[in-house]
Amino acid sequence: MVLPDVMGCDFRVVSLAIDTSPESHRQGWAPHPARTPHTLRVSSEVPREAIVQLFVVINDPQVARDLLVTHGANFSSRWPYFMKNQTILRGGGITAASYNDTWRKHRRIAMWLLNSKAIRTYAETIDYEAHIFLRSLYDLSQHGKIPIDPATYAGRYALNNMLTLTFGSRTVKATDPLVQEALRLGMEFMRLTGPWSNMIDFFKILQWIPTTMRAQGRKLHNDFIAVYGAMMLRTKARMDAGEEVPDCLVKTLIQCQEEEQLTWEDMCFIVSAFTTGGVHSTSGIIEWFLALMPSNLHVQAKAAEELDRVVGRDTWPTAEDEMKLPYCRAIIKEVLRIHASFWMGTPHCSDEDFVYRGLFIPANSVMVLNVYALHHNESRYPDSFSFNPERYLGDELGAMDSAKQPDALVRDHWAFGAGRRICPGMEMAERELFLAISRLLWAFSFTEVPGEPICLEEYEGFSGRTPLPYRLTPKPRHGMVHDVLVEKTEINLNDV
Ligand code: HEM
Repeated sequence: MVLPDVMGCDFRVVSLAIDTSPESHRQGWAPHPARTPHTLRVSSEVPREAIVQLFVVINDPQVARDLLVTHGANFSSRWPYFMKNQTILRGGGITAASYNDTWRKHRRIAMWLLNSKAIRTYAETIDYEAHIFLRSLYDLSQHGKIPIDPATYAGRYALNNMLTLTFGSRTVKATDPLVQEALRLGMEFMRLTGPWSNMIDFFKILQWIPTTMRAQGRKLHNDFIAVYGAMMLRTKARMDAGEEVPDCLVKTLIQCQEEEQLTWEDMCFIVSAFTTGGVHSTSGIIEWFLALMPSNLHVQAKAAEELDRVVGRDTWPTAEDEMKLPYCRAIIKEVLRIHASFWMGTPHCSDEDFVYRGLFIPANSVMVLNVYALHHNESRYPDSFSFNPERYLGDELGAMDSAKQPDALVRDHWAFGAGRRICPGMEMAERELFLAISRLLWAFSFTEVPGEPICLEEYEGFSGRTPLPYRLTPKPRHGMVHDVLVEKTEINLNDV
């Protein structure tokens, strides 16, 4: 697709899928007019000097692996989106950094907190938060008698996990002013980096004139530093006062600040990467899971059978049960496939000119992973628009190991991206999803509220990842639910 030159902006989109039909050999890489976007081939007929900005859309698992993994040394940078990367994050927060030594350092530090061994040490925290999450739904629904909107509670579950991991503390009430402010910044970030910011990203003239959007982006940059800085200072004050602060990101950053030569701004944006990156995507997947359940009673019944058989009713699933519950694991993978948080991934960018299967990809091309096309590839996922956890039975790998497989066609899904920029929080996210979802299935059966159908097609405005607001009724499945749930009440663990 070649877009016309409008206000000094000229960019071209090529859509990349391997097509082995004889016709493709006859026609070279020319786009085929009769095909849907995910089977378009590439036009290499555009003269190089005419290209201001090339977008390469990757629609095929093998191409994704070839370019983003095998040739990851060249395809792991980020394009400097004006609003997100230049104005708000200014190359920080790991996600906005170019593929350079600063990114390597920041990602290495994040991995100290997000590697498998570290995640095992958060077992108690996630366990506790999952308990409080379910208890809230139970209490709020008056033990299954009235319908509830689960969004706030799913959000709070993911938020408290991230607050503990980041600041060594949680929030008992979502009314803590700083936490409220951090959540507001997350929403503002999504608003300013959503579809409307594309205008300012692509029409350079808008970047030079003082628009409201540009002013809001600059303000958000400063607000991030003010709010996350204040939260870091609270943790530092506790450390300075000799309090035993649990191992957490802020403690790690403060301890290694000098050795790693981190600026205060670096630290604020690494912290923001955990609290913005790690909250909305995880809670969004839980919200989609709950939205899907009332219309998939057979899935609930199968999961309940597995849980009753493997775990029993006297106790509920723990992290150790994960591999013994293949159907529950399959449900989680299927939700990640059918409602991936980022349908166009987080675009990568190429550093140098590259020739791939005869196609010339110049340096600074934006590489877009078309997760929507990958997740609706009919040969990999037959009947791809159906929610069908069975397709994952027999898949015993977690998302990280699955992504490492040499054969891209057998990877579970692409919800966490690909290559060197793949989501560093995916193991943490999977652990959170397993504990919340397996316990929700153990404790409740979910039904729709008569006259209030749950929309499974549309996404909520700004976030672009969560469902439209809905209510459902969580009915306790058996008598032991009450006994297990009331065992724990909310306690104040060093409330932030
Ligand atoms: C269901 C939950 C999650 C989903 C679906 C998700 C998805 C993604 C995706 C698609 C990317 C871009 C990957 C790429 O460029 O190829 C990404 C990057 C990132 N994610 Fe996640 N994520 C989730 C949870 C988390 C959590 C829990 C954390 C932190 C604790 C986190 C931290 C990050 C960071 C820091 C990056 C930037 C990586 C880089 O640019 O090097 N994410 N995530």
